[in-house]
Amino acid sequence: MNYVSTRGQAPAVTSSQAIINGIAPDGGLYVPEKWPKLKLDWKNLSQQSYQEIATQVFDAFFDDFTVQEIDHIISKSYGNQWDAESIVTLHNENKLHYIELFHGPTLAFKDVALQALPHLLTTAAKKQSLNDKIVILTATSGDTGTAAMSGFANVENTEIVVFYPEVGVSDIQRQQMQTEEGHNAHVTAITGNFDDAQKAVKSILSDEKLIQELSEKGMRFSSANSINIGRLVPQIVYYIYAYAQLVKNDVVVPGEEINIDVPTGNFGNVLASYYASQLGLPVHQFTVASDENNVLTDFFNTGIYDRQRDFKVTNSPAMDILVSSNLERLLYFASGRNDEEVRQYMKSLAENGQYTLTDKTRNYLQKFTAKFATQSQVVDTIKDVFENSGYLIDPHTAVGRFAYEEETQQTLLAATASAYKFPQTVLAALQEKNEGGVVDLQKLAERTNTVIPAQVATLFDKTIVHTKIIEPAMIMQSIKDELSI
Ligand SMILES: N[C@@H](CCOP(=O)(O)O)C(=O)O
Repeated sequence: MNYVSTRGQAPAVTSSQAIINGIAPDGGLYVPEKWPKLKLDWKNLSQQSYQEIATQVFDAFFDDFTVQEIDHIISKSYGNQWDAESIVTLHNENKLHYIELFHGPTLAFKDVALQALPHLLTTAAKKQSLNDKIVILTATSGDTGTAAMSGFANVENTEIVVFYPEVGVSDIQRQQMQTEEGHNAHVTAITGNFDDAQKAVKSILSDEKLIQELSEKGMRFSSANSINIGRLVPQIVYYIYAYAQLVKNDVVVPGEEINIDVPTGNFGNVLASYYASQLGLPVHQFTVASDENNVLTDFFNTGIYDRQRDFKVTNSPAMDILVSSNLERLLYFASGRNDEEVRQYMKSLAENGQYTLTDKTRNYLQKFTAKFATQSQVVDTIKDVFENSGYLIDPHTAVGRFAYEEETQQTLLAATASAYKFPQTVLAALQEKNEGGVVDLQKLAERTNTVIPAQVATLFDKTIVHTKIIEPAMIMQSIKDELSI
């Protein structure tokens, strides 16, 4: 099975080439040429481990990898670096089922894919007989950068380059990034926002001149963001695993439709659930939950994508995004794989800051509903959920929880990060003062009678090693400086 570009002006490639490239040379995103066949026998899947289900999904999408290669990648990615043997866990509240995706090394859902991506990438490079050093460019609003560095730190023949907004990320996210010790890690704050970082990274990934200069030095670019298909596929697994667990627990009968509710910024996580539905996961409705950067809410409600609005720095910083990259992949399928139509939308977005869907394409999106939460609604939701049930959620999960409306269907809600990644907001929600640093972690543990996760317990004892701050316009130069080209 090959991968093609959403913009239709790049050659089709194998999965290993798509993973290495990160983005297609025409600026589009790689999508599977056809949906792989995967037999979803739910009774059978309900008896399988996370790793067994992951193996089948990886086999289906990465079909130029051997069975042995996939087995090796799965065992390296989903081992004892997770604090739950099942990798993800479910927390139930009536018809709502939180998929807890924060048991990995950096306490956010990004770990699920970013513990796998380095192994996928290094295996793909071997398959393609590539000796070049791979430079992983990453734009982050807080979680991807930390998870990418955790995955790629000290991985042979790679450099990991991360740009994050100086203002907005949480104390914990900043500390995680600034204290990264990997000898191949390059971490830089920018005086702009996530969109500035992602725009620069995407254009650099297809900058022919720079690619040539890099190649002369024996290097090539790839990406750790969800624009990389190697980031997206591992995220499909947990939706299938979670549904299989609902079958196991007699919450649904095999084939019964469920709703999926995902707090999202770059649209990768919700898109992974749509991909799972294309494999046979029975979905009645997808809820796209946003924060005050509610461009996606307006888009699904009107058919108009309009990024021309103020960028807000909110208490759910990982979702502070106005240009949601992965929407392009959904548009490709919604338009009936019409790359010409996708090109027009993306051109209009770049030139005019907006585009309007055709009626036919909009009609395809009927299963998608969208809602947003303001910062005070986020805080109130954290408080209400904790007071009513003793369950502690992070601000991003709270956005999804706020968007949830009970219906006849059971709902899976992506619980995307641990509350311990955002102690200031969570403490404020619980009407506690915050002071910053380790004190807030201790306060949160005491107030909620929970335990500080080992992943962050000693974070503030670490030495800060990355302090560089630049303007967004200097991103290209900064990459050249970091890589000495
Ligand atoms: N929420 C992200 C933004 C980047 O999204 P990605 O899924 O494309 O990596 C972050 O925390 O960095």
